[in-house]
Amino acid sequence: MSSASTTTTSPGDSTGAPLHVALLGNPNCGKTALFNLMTGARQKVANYAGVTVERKEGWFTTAGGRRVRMLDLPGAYSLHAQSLDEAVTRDVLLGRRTGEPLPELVACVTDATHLRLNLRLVLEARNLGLPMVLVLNMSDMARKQGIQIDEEVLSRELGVPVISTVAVKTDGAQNLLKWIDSGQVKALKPARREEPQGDAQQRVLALHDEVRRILDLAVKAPPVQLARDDRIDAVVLHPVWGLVLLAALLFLIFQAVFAWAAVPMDFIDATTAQTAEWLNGHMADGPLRSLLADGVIAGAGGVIVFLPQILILFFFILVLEDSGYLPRAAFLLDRLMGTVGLSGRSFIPLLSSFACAIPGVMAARSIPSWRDRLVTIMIAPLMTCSARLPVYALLIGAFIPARTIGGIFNLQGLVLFALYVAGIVSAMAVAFVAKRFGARQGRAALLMELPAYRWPSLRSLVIGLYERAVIFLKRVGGIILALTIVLWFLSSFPGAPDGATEPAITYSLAGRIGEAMALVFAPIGFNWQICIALVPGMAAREVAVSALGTVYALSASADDTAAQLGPLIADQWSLATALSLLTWFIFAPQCLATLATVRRETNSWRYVAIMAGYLFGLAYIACFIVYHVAVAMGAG
Ligand SMILES: Nc1nc2c(ncn2[C@@H]2O[C@H](COP(=O)(O)OP(=O)(O)OP(=O)(O)O)[C@@H](O)[C@H]2O)c(=O)[nH]1
Ligand SMILES: [Mg+2]
Repeated sequence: MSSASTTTTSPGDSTGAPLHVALLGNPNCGKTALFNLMTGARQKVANYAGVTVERKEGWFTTAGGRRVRMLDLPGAYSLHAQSLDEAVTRDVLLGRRTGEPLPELVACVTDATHLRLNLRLVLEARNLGLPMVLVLNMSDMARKQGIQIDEEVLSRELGVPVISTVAVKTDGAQNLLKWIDSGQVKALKPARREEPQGDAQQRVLALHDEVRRILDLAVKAPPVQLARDDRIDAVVLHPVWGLVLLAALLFLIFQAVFAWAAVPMDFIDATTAQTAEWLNGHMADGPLRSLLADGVIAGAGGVIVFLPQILILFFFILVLEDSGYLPRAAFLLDRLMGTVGLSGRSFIPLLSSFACAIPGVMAARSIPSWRDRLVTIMIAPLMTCSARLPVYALLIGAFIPARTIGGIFNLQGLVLFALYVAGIVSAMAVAFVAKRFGARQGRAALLMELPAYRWPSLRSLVIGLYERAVIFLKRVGGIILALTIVLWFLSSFPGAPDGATEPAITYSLAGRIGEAMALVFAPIGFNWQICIALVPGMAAREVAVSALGTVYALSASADDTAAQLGPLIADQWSLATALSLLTWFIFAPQCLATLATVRRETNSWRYVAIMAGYLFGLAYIACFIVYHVAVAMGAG
């Protein structure tokens, strides 16, 4: 390769503007790994304007002094966009995203062990007419599996340079860096532009044929890998065993959420209790101490304790995602979801809703049929979002004994599992009813690429969990803390009149609001403290926990403020009330951010009203039944 001693001022020289490189590739081919390897810590992560798709940009200077700006595009199987991610990628490459300059070089990253799948995107990208190189990533795996790729032939057939990399090795991007330094970027003519012919199906078939032709010429592979994946799929995608496996997996996950989190949670609990005690010992009694101890620590501190459980849940989700299992679960559920009038396409949006309904509602864009999309949006809030986990965990911890049943099952984990299942079953029931309204459309079978199985990488797991933790802590430090402080003010002022006998909070503004609401909610067993907590819980559901913490801290007499919320409510509420509140949060109609997103996605207030109305109705009816059945059974 030639050295980088040329000093013209074309793009990418140290003297000129940085070379603008975009990484394009199928999901899971190692783009982000390559991006991280090359840019190191020099990156900026944001969202593309108006969507929740992540935009990752980084920059670096090569050994030869070339400055490079690198964009890590969302993974795409095709430039004929099916999903929101793919649409963003396509728009960037077509220069249709305002403020996003057209890349000067498209580095088309492929998984060398799955060229048959990956080359289709390469062929599509070639038609963009942008300068392009083909990056054969995972070349270590390919070698290990005995896949021989003739890079020269591949390059000749595709008409683009071919470079191999190993994104998980420290010096794995050397070939690409050297190539950039060689200055050949400049000499690279925009790749061939071939007008595709025929209708969509003919084009896909032609693409298949072209991929096969090139592979026959350039690649020799032993048929091992496919056989292994096929053997795994024989079980995982089996109509009966596959579902059994999926149910068992989910069940295990919820068990682990309780079983593994106990130690770190106790530690956080002890730390917050000590801090509150320290404050009480070192500060004079007064509004400031109350704000810190009853507002900040009892409130926001009470939410932080759920961080371990959230991380455990996401640990499993990330492992399932990284291993290639999740798309298979979608495939598996396609038929099942067909019985309630949905398709497997709804699976990914609904699955995202377990983190938060907002990305779920937005991901529903990838559903081509408007009716299916609308139903998916409508039931997305019934999937238990991670913001509800703290509420569930608090109530379960307080009311359900940590008993082992059948020798192995943790009762608390069982109840949590049941709550998640209740959400899913309600969602399916609502979808089934929704199917009765509106004409039935023909069902398009789910055609999707199943990625190869892979051992999840520790690195991406750690990064993924770190990102979740940051998101959660930002919420605690941001909206949750802010609302808790507002609630503290509402609950502290006006103060009690002289000679008052009740705790001061009963005379406060919040106390009065709570009492007024209790008229509506008493039939389902909610006291005025719960009613107060429901109001700020509309902005973020976890706030229901911090609000309860603050309300009870303020209701308590001075000497037991340090008591933990769990034992406190266990003492003051009946089991029927706790069960009713748990039921309330299965439906939990009150999330303003979700409603705002639904308004934006459907462009209609009508659907917002329908959603809020039906969720509230369901919640109230279900709670009424649960409460009264529980009371009748002696749990009142
Ligand atoms: N052995 C090996 N593993 C790799 C290589 N490159 C990436 N991986 C692993 O492959 C997995 C997927 O890599 P990512 O970088 O997340 O893939 P991506 O293309 O960014 O995926 P999306 O963002 O979903 O489109 C990770 O577990 C990586 O550690 C490689 O060259 N060799
Ligand atoms: Mg990525």
